[in-house]
Formats: sequence, structure tokens, C-alpha cells
Amino acid sequence: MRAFVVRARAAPVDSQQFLAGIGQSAHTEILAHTLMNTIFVAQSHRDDVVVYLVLESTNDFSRTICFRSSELGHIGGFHEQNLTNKIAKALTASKGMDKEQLREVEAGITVRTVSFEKLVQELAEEYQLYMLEKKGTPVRDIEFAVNPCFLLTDHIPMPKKSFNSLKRLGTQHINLGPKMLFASQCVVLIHNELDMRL
Ligand SMILES: C[S@@+](CC[C@H](N)C(=O)[O-])C[C@H]1O[C@@H](n2cnc3c(N)ncnc32)[C@H](O)[C@@H]1O
Repeated sequence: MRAFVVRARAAPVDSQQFLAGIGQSAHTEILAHTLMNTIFVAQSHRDDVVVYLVLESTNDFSRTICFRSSELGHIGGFHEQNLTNKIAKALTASKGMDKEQLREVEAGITVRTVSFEKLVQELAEEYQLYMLEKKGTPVRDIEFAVNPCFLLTDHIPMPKKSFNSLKRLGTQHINLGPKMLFASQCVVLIHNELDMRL
């Protein structure tokens, strides 16, 4: 299984604010673009992918929306509006949830009030964590674990204090080349790198 976690520090957990953030300083469209490129390929979708979107602009709890590609029903297309609406639907479903609760949204989509830190602690039990980072080891020198989990951010960098906890979880750092890329571009390169090694 390939897992991807996008830590969206600027993304509001209120569905209306989330939608209003498209093309604005919150750049919530990043989540739709990354979701598209992690799950979909031409005329099909990958069936071995789990994507966690962690939205952190909140007055109560972060919202972690999970998409399991193998369980998704017909989700109505991969265009940005459809994907942002799926995210907004999950946020609406999460209204009023207490800490660390989970709700089913629709087939293959759940929402949890769980923080990034807690999520990666859980994932580290099942996956080898890889943080996408300009200062990391060149991707072609990395020997990937069977179950890799890739950690990315939106346009706001990972806070320094997360580096220590990620280090304790054995996180490796990966560089994808000299250009600073969008998260949605990183996931394409990662998939390709893994596909080429199959
Ligand atoms: C637009 S970048 C984030 C930019 C952010 N201002 C920063 O300085 O980290 C989105 C995500 O892609 C990752 N990323 C972008 N280019 C990369 C590269 N060449 N190698 C590895 N990760 C990269 C970043 O680490 C981040 O997780």
C-alpha cells in the first residue's frame, strides 16, 4: 500500500471557508490537485493508495480526511470542483465532532478529528515514513520499504518542532530534485519512481 499525508496548515476545517479559500491565500485547491494526482491515472484510478488530508486551520480540532482508493465508489470525476466538493462534504460531516472521533462520509471516505502528530504515530506502526524535503536524500538513492508513507505540506513548511517527533519515528527524508515543486507534482514523481521499480 502507498500512503500519502498532506499536512495543510492553511486549510480551514469549516467547509464554506474551505471552499472560499480556493485561489486565495489558503490555497485550498492544493488539496484537490494532490488528491487527483495520488489517486487517478488516465481512464482509471490506482487501487493501492490511501490519502490523508490533514486540515489544520481550526478553532477546535484538526480534521483528517482519508480517501481509500480501493473502496471509493463512483466519485463523479477528477475535476477540481468535484474533488473540493468531496473535501467540503467531509468537513460538513465532521461538524461538532469531539476529539479523535471518526465518521464515515461515503464509500472510501472518512473524516477524523485527529492531529497530524497522532496520525503519523499511528501510521509509523504500519508504514515506513518518508518526508518530502529539499534537503533529503536523492530519491534514486532510496530503497523503498514495501509500505511507504509520504509526508508533504501545503505552501507552509513543516514546523521545526515536528522534525524531532518525526525523527523519533524513523522518518527518512527524500529530495525529488533541485526545483521546489507543488505537493501535487511531488506525488506524481513518487508514484512514477515506485512504478518504475515494480
Ligand atoms: C510547495 S512545497 C512547500 C513549500 C514550502 N514553502 C516549503 O518551503 O517547504 C509542497 C511540498 O512539496 C515538497 N517538495 C517540493 N519540492 C520538493 C523537492 N524538490 N524535493 C522534495 N520535496 C519537495 C515540500 O517539502 C512540501 O512538502
